[in-house]
Order: sequence, then C-alpha cells, then structure tokens
Amino acid sequence: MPETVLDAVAHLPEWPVRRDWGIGVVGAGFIVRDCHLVAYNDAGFQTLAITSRTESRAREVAEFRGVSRVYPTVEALLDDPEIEIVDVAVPPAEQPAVIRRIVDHPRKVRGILAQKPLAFTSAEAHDLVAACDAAGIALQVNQNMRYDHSVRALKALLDRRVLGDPVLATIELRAIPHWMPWARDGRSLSTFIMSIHHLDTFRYWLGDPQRVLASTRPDPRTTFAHADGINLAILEFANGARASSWDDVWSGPAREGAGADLGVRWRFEGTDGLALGTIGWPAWPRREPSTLTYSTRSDHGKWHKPVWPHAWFPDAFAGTMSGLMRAIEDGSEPDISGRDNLRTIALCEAVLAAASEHRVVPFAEFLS
Ligand SMILES: NC(=O)C1=CN([C@@H]2O[C@H](COP(=O)(O)OP(=O)(O)OC[C@H]3O[C@@H](n4cnc5c(N)ncnc54)[C@H](OP(=O)(O)O)[C@@H]3O)[C@@H](O)[C@H]2O)C=CC1
Ligand SMILES: O=C1CO[C@H](CO)[C@@H](O)[C@@H]1O
Repeated sequence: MPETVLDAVAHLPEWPVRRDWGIGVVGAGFIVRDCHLVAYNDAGFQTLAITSRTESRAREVAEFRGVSRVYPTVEALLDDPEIEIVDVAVPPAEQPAVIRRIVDHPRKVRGILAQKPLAFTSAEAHDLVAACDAAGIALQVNQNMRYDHSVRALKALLDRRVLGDPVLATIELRAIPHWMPWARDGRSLSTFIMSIHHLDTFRYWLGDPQRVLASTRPDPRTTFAHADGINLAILEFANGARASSWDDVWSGPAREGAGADLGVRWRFEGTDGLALGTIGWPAWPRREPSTLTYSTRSDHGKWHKPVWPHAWFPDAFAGTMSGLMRAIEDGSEPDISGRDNLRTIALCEAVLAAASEHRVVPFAEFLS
C-alpha cells in the first residue's frame, strides 16, 4: 500500500522561480478587486498596471490595492515594456475580443491568464487557442477550482493511488452564486458559469469521460430568463468510474425566510479508501478554508484530517497565475492551458446538449 499521509505542501501550488513577472490586469470588477489582487499581493507577485472599460473604476481599484499604473486602454497597457503577463478578468462575452486585441498588438506579451469560460462556444475557444499559438503567447485558463486546497490535495492522493481504483466522485453544490448583470446575456447560465468548475474538476481528477447524462431546470429565484439553473450531471468513464455533480444554485427558499443549509461538499470513493471534502466558498466574504478528510483500508477506521488556513476565494487565484509563470519559465504548456480547456468547454457543450435534448451524449461528439 502507498504511504497514506499527505506531505505538508500537497494542497499548495508549485511556485515559479521568479515571482516578479510584470502583470497587467484588464478589468476592475469584483473578482479583480477582491480575489486576484489580494492573492497576488499575498503571493508576492508584481501587479504593475491595470486598465478597464471605465477608467475611474480602474483608478479606484488601483488605489485600493496599490497598483501604481492605470492605463486608459488595453493597447496603452500593452505598450508598457514591463508588462509580461496579461490577466484578463472581464465578462465572458467581452473576453474573446480583449484576447484578440492582446494577440494582435505589435508587442507580444509572454502569457495570458483568461477567465472561465474561455468562450461560450467550442468554435470561438478553438479560434482563441489558435490565435495565441500563432502569436507565441502562452494561454492559461483560470479554472481555479483545480487550485482549491481540498481539490488539489485529493489529486495528490489519486496520483499516489492512495484510494485505489476510482469508483465514484460526487460534488454537491447547495449555494447561491451572486449572478452579475452580465450573466443574463449569455448563451448559458449555470453550465458555463458555475458547473464548469465542477466539470473541469472531474476532468482534473479522472480525465475525460466517455458519456454524459444531464438534466436542468430554471432556478425559481433568478428573475431573468434562463434555461440552465439547477444542473444535475452524470459522467461515465472508460475505467468504470462515475462522477456526478448536483449544482443546486437555488438551494431552497434560503434567502426568502426559510432556514438555510448552504455549502459545497464533495466525496471520492476508491476501492481502497474514501475522501470527503468541503469548499468553504459559500461563506464568502468570510474566509472559510476548504477541508479534506480521508481514510483507507490500512487506517483501520481512523481518519486523516489535514488542516490548512487557505480558502478557495481568494487564495486559489495565486495558483493559476503561478501555473502560467512556471510554464513561461520552462517553455512548457501551462497546466490549465487553453488547449486543455477546449475539452472542458466541450464537456459544457455535452452537458447542455444532454440536458436540453434529453439524450445520452458521447463526449467525443463535441471534440474536433
Ligand atoms: N475563476 C473564478 O472563480 C471566477 C471567475 N469569474 C470571472 O471573472 C470575470 C469577471 O467577473 P466579475 O469580476 O465578477 O465581473 P464584474 O462585472 O464585477 O467586473 C467586470 C469588469 O470588466 C470590465 N470590462 C467589461 N468589459 C470590458 C472590456 N471590453 N474591456 C475592458 N474591461 C471591461 C468592467 O468594466 P465596468 O467597470 O465598466 O463595468 C468591470 O470592471 C467573468 O468572466 C467571470 O466568469 C468571476 C468570479 C469567480
Ligand atoms: O466562477 C464563479 C464562482 O463564483 C462567483 C461568485 O458567486 C460566480 O459569479 C462565478 O462566476
């Protein structure tokens, strides 16, 4: 049996050699102000400049978080010779055009960290990956649940086969995302904005599935028109493993006077062991660390309960940036590259098709 005790840093990112790569940020909204810039400051990363659609908002965020340069446009930011990495955090419908402006600029930066979803269709995501390739710019996608500390620690256990052969993985989200105004204009609501985190996490833990089953219904609280609110998905893998996410963005009338039972719980069962996790994000803005508890046949009923102070929001945001910096240093493909993310976008497409057409969808149908 493999050693069942996790090493003390299994839940953390591998850090780059240089932490002072010059970062320029596009967007000055919630996620930049309260997660990206906080996590980068904590990690010792160097955010040199920011630009956004509304310059005054960029200026406010820059002053609040200590970013010294504010530029009126993406192009002005790209003209700054010290900007090596561009961190894009604009609404999904705006993102492809911003990435194309970065790629088309005469001065080529070394890397782009794009938000999830990379795009709302596979075709657009493919175009963006090809454009970054042609420009020689490394593209990383901010699927930062892979850097949630419980999710990452489980991956370390799986890599060491501590739990044996994978049997069943589940993620149960009973939480209420704060949908931004831009969320109403997309092709999809929950699938491409929230479920994408869990679908990507299943790919990180288990690889690509063979088939997808799914069902969706609108969430009774969300007043704007949407098809995919509450999402139930089942993934079938070639090795026999199954994964299922219940993305319950309604969670009952918890905001309307009923008692609330909110949380994100996951569970992974293998032939030799069982792991249970929680993701503390629903407590945001309170920092609630994610947790992991696991036990194997050789533990004779005892549980391992590593404890750490880190939380998905904001700490995991340093991990995805770190992955991009390491790839630039090594000249290798980023760990959550645009190319890898095409498969997560394909999985979102498969879930949407399975749910809306009421059929079992082969994953390969959306790979091209
Ligand atoms: N990985 C994760 O865990 C998370 C990812 N996200 C992603 O981050 C992105 C931003 O979300 P969030 O911060 O919540 O949204 P906000 O609406 O709070 O912020 C969006 C920001 O982008 C700016 N913006 C919009 N269009 C452009 C443009 N064309 N060029 C430059 N700036 C532009 C807005 O400017 P203005 O001030 O004028 O509106 C605003 O500052 C989304 O893609 C979302 O999916 C969000 C939460 C978590
Ligand atoms: O990725 C995400 C996770 O949480 C956010 C805040 O509720 C969502 O809006 C979002 O886009």
